[in-house]
Amino acid sequence: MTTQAPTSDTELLFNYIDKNQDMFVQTLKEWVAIESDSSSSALFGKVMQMVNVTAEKIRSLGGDVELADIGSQQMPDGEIVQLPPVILAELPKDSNKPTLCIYGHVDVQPAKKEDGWLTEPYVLTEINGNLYGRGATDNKGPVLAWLHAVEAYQALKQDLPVNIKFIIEGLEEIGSYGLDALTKQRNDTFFADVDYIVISDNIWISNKPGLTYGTRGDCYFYVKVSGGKQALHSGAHGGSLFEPMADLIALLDSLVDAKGQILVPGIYDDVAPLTEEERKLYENIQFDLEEYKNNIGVTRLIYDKKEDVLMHYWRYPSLSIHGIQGAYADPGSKTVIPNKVIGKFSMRQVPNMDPVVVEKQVTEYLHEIFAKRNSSNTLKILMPIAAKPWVANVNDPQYVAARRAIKTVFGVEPDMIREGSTIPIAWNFQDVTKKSVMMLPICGADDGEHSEKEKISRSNYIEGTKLFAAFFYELAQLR
Ligand SMILES: C[C@H](N)C(=O)N[C@@H](Cc1c[nH]cn1)C(=O)O
Ligand SMILES: [Zn+2]
Ligand SMILES: [Zn+2]
Repeated sequence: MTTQAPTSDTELLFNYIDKNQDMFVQTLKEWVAIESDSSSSALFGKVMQMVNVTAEKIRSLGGDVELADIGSQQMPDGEIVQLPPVILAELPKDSNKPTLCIYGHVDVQPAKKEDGWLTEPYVLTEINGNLYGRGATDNKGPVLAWLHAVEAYQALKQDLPVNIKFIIEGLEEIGSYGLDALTKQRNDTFFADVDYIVISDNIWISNKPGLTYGTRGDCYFYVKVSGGKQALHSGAHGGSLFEPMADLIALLDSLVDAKGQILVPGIYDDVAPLTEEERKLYENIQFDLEEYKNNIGVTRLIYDKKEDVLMHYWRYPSLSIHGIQGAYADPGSKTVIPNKVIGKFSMRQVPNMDPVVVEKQVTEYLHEIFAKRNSSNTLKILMPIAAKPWVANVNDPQYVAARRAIKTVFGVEPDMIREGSTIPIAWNFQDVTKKSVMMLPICGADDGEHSEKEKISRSNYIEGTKLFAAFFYELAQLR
């Protein structure tokens, strides 16, 4: 904690943030307690509750909040559901200042204690300076850090150097349904006076702060194999049946080899070629393979060189199998033949891949594999999420402001990094609004997003709040 007497407005802000850190952690605890898991529409009520709590917090900062209706959506199971609204908010405006639009999300991935959590997933628990809980790092902590940075200016009666708008949604984890259409609809109104769009929804790749200029996209697939009318006894019926689960496993097994190579014909055709200039970029990135393996708990990776590992996270596609719905997954030995199973996998996309082409390639390939099995079952393939990869212009002025703010708070120049995961709306924001989009992460490389060890460190949460406060200042200095 800073104990020296403050000497400037910035130090006053940092002092305020340090002194109020317990209160900021308490608010994060209250937010984590809301199980705003967007993975199933049955839980949209909790997402809605979380959206309302966020809206109330923005109102308490003097924000004018609209809960924008984004209509309904047919979910992968066929059900049509009303979607939780998106927060479009604005703090009081001064036309002489630049306008920053902050995007974030308050929905989370599913979490159950029995997945292997050491703490209750929805009870924020501090252990050795780390705050464990679902949503702590992805993305409730960073959203609150933005709000607390604003709060610090207001509490000290310091003039906010920039105008601030917020777009906060509750469906990011399932592909940001409705947000692209809303962006198009509000391009000439809400977005008209926006100068910069900033997102803090990703992680550093080491203990050194990073500044992110690219993300991969994502095509998420459901592969549904259906057989008879009901599940059957495997002793009474196994032997002469085409079993849906066996078909599905064969289909999933045909997608990717043991070296991570995607086996779908044509999938690498559109991947941007690697230039010598780009290849050199990876050499200077701080990324310790041993530390990385240790963080994620594995003994060996497919690649031994740092550069290859980074490239396979950032600039090559990857395919991951996530689960099988309808398969028997509980402890114990049930001898059943499931009659309907849905395999779920996703492919991370990179420039210059196109989700429309990917969908065609994957669908045709899986139908070919299935046809060769000559099974009596039926196959249906859906692609409910299609998010494009995003790459920014690093010479954009926002990046200058962010670098300066990072230097102020952390005393170092950031690593310029890309992100292997996806923020579905990033590409759309850039494409539709033509505004500058930047990602300014505050979360640690070992934060375990989506895992049963999700956390944010107290230090990243609090220093990240300072970073955002310093970023407001630096952004205004650009003029
Ligand atoms: C990076 C961000 N915090 C995140 O976790 N995004 C999700 C979005 C997504 C993509 N497909 C389905 N959801 C992710 O990258 O998994
Ligand atoms: Zn996120
Ligand atoms: Zn996430």
